[in-house]
Amino acid sequence: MFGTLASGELETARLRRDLGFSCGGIRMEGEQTQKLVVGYALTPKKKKSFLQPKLEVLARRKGICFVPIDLNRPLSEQGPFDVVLHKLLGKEWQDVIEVSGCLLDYQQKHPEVTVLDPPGAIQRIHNRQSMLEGLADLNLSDCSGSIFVPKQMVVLKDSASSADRAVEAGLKFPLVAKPLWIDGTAKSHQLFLAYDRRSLAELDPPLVLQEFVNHGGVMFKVFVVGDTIKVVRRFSLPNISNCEKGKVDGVFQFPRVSSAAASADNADLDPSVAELPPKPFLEALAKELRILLRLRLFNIDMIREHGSKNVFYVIDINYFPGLYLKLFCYAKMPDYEQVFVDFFHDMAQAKQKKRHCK
Ligand SMILES: Nc1ncnc2c1ncn2[C@@H]1O[C@H](COP(=O)(O)OP(=O)(O)OP(=O)(O)O)[C@@H](O)[C@H]1O
Ligand SMILES: O=P(O)(O)O[C@H]1[C@H](OP(=O)(O)O)[C@@H](OP(=O)(O)O)[C@@H](O)[C@@H](O)[C@@H]1OP(=O)(O)O
Ligand SMILES: [Mg+2]
Ligand SMILES: [Mg+2]
Repeated sequence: MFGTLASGELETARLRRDLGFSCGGIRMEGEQTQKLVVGYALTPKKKKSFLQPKLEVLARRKGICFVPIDLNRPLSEQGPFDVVLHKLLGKEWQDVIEVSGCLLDYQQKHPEVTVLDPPGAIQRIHNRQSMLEGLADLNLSDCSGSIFVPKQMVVLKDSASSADRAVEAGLKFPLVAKPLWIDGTAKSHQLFLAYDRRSLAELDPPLVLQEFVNHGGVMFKVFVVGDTIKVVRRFSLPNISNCEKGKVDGVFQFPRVSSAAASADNADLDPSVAELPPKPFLEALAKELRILLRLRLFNIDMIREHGSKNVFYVIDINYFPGLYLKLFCYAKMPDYEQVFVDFFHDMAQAKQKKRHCK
């Protein structure tokens, strides 16, 4: 199918490949004609962890290439792209929204380009209140499990008076205090456990106060990439006994217990705690969530209510989450490179089909 390259050409092609000219004209053996151009706007950290050599090599073989988007130039002058993949934070993210012009206009003018994902949909999960709205109403009635969100309320100011409101709202201590806004900073992932009313005054609003749900110290991270889902176990906080609730007061900062370095997949755990959520249940949940959230790249953190068979709580949703931990050469989402390549490949095929049908 591919013409043979003379040794000089092969050398050049190798060089071009090594130098990153993955969208160049010469094809390496096993590579396909270019089918999909993914323009990306990612934070440097995200670029490093996501665009791993393995991903680029697998993608190139399928004719998928990744091209950086220059944030200082109008999108319409760049490309053409088939996909715009973005995860930016803080000021850069604001610019995308404000010059929303930029992304929204672009999409209107170029409906053939897939934006992963719509900025408005991402914004919804940057706020820990709107993030979980509508989840408890999902239609999962025929499934082998049920889904809830912990009871929670927002504190915008004056955390001292929030104690009365928390009690009025029927929230039971201890409460997890989480920064309301997720903006990619370490601070927005700084959580506290408040054992009593008085301790709430020590917290900095805006935040959400969420009931702590006992779950046996194990949580499930469910990764969703289009139609594919992968689930892994992570360690979490241990149960809080009634005795502890009665004895302890004050506010404590959470350790980052659920960080990837503490994967619980190979640990010797109580099976009733560690058993993964049923697959059909996760599939139905992911399907409903894709529609509700209007997102294709996200993960959910789920916990199983301690002592229950399959009563789950969703406690967190992350947009285009960390997939690979460079420091430990460890894939947080197993096989993420292949999953993403398949995801983009399916997209390319769907586009091609559409073109042929016109
Ligand atoms: N309501 C809750 N009940 C019990 N444990 C909780 C609750 N909320 C959070 N946790 C624990 O705290 C951890 C961090 O909480 P959460 O996932 O909401 O924070 P985050 O900063 O958004 O985390 P991530 O790094 O996944 O984005 C959870 O993984 C879980 O171990
Ligand atoms: O940086 P890490 O690899 O830890 O990934 C974290 C990711 O940061 P990144 O998108 O910059 O990678 C975070 O995104 P923001 O909420 O801050 O936008 C969030 O998704 C965390 O859940 C991820 O940690 P994990 O839950 O997987 O441990
Ligand atoms: Mg989380
Ligand atoms: Mg989160």
